[in-house]
Amino acid sequence: MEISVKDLTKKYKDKYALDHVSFSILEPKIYGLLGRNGAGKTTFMEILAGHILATSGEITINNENPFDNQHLIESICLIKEGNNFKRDLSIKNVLCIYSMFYPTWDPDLAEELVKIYGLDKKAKVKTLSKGMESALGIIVGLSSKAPITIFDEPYIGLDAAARRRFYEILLEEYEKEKRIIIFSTHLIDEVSLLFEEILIIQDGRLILREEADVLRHSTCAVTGSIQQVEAFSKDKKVLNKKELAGMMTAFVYCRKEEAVAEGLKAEGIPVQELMIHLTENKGA
Ligand SMILES: Nc1ncnc2c1ncn2[C@@H]1O[C@H](COP(=O)(O)OP(=O)(O)OP(=O)(O)O)[C@@H](O)[C@H]1O
Repeated sequence: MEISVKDLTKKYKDKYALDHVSFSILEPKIYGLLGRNGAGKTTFMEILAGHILATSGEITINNENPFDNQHLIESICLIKEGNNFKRDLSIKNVLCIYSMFYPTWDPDLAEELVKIYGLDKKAKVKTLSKGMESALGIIVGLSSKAPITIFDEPYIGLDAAARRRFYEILLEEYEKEKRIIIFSTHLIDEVSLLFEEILIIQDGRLILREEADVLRHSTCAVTGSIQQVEAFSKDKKVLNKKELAGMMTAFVYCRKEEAVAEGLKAEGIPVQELMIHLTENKGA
């Protein structure tokens, strides 16, 4: 599936939730969609899933607009932070409804996950704890096997062990059959090893898109005197610079050894830290 985002804009009154965003996704990979509160992540995911319309610009999936497009939305599964399911339905009925909706549904996986998460299929959604409801969302998202599966903070209330199980199963299933997985979370350190590409949104704009391996292995935080760091980074791609007490730290595309050879301090940049630095002084 190919996702093409062209000049995508969503405005609520005078506020841009998305501000002329353009990029494309051509490969099945696990994408981390990151950003501060209110950056525009959910808005993007809802337009992609065909739930809401853009103000201008467009998202197309294989050249079609997902909004109100029954045949296309069978290929997209969006699991949100909560309220994914009708409260009066039993788990059994939820699974039955989604199994009919998604042609790619994997009933065996759904059964296995219900057991792993210890859910009672007779229980109604309204009787589930927050964690159990999140587990049900995860079960639906994974079992849908939708070619575009989107998780928007899918695990509110889920404990650390249950989250870790989710990441393991997500990777196992992804290795068996690759698909586009877009994952938005604030628990970045916990999940960042899953990501193959990182997209960071700030104030409705895409401010970074990069392969996770490139960020892990080909960028570092270089610290030294302002002059030294300016000289070192002059001909290099710089993600961000900040000054403190006569010193400068720059996030630079380079190998650690290069910076160390110039007498600078160089450290890898965890994705969470990168996101915070790129978006600091803005947003909440
Ligand atoms: N229905 C709406 N009406 C008015 N403003 C909205 C609406 N939905 C979103 N917004 C605004 O659009 C901006 C982007 O919101 P969005 O929910 O997409 O951010 P987010 O990145 O998902 O944030 P979070 O990480 O807090 O979930 C915010 O300023 C938000 O207040």
